[in-house]
Amino acid sequence: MNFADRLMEKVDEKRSHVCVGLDPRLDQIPTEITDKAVAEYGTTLEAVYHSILEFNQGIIDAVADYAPIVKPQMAFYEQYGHWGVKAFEKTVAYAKESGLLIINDAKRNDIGSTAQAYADGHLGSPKFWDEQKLESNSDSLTVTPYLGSDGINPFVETCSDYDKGIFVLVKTSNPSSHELQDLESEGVKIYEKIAQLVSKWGEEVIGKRGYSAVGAVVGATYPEEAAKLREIMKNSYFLVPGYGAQGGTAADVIPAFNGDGYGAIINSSRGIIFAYQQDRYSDDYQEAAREAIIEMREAINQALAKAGKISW
Ligand SMILES: O=c1ccn([C@@H]2O[C@H](COP(=O)(O)O)[C@@H](O)[C@H]2O)c(=O)[nH]1
Repeated sequence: MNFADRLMEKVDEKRSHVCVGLDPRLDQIPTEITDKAVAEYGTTLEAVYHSILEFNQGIIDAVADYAPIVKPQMAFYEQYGHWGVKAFEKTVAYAKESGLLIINDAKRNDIGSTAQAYADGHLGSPKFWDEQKLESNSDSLTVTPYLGSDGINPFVETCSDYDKGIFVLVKTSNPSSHELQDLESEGVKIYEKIAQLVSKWGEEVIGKRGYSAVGAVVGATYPEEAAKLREIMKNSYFLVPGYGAQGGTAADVIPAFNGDGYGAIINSSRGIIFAYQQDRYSDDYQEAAREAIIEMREAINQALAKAGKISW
């Protein structure tokens, strides 16, 4: 089944447009977890691995009933070398077993032939001499459009072959995103030009419900731009980071949705996984994550209903 159809099925099942970002900052993981790992493995990378995995599994258990999808940010894993990559792989496998879809936020791309290797490794199946198959558990990947079509085509083909998805960086949530993305050429902003390309790249991988396996990253911190982009990329699912910790609100993310009440998946990482550090939530990290995701889910669903964009 096409990635967008799979995502929408999960969105309907959980009645939720929330994506939980799994960005495990070691110094914010509860000390009961890290102390236990250090007692057993010392101050080693193996202790880092066990800390991250136990924390992530606890978060996944807490949010699985309320989230269709999770987004581990590769940087927080890769920084610890092979122990970090192992923590990433085990986290992804656990999320999958828990019935969640996965966005691998690794922001990859390169020239076409190298992009193919990224696509094989992160979404498809890399070829090697063993009969055994190595298939990625990630359902989707974030990619940069900077190299143009020959960098994107291998990903789109892999999405088609393996029913996977990509989210192309279009208008990112960070304060300096305007430095390049808002530049104008022939009266069109760069992010608008990328959006036109995203729409074109996705034409051949549109699912039964009208959405493409080629999606776009559009920050919650830029609602006016999101409204313009929604018009350009009518068939693309938006991954919307920037909710909560970066200042984005439920009202800010509504322009990212289509009139049908679908088309956007809203990410919060720190706001959910480290909610236990905020006074208004429980001191227990799992209970706090559950409280935060329920609150976010309700805020978005209510804002959608208020805007007449009714998903259910
Ligand atoms: O434009 C972008 C693209 C990606 N991100 C990533 O999303 C999360 C946001 O984390 P919060 O804690 O909810 O702020 C993080 O992994 C970023 O690398 C983004 O923020 N903006």
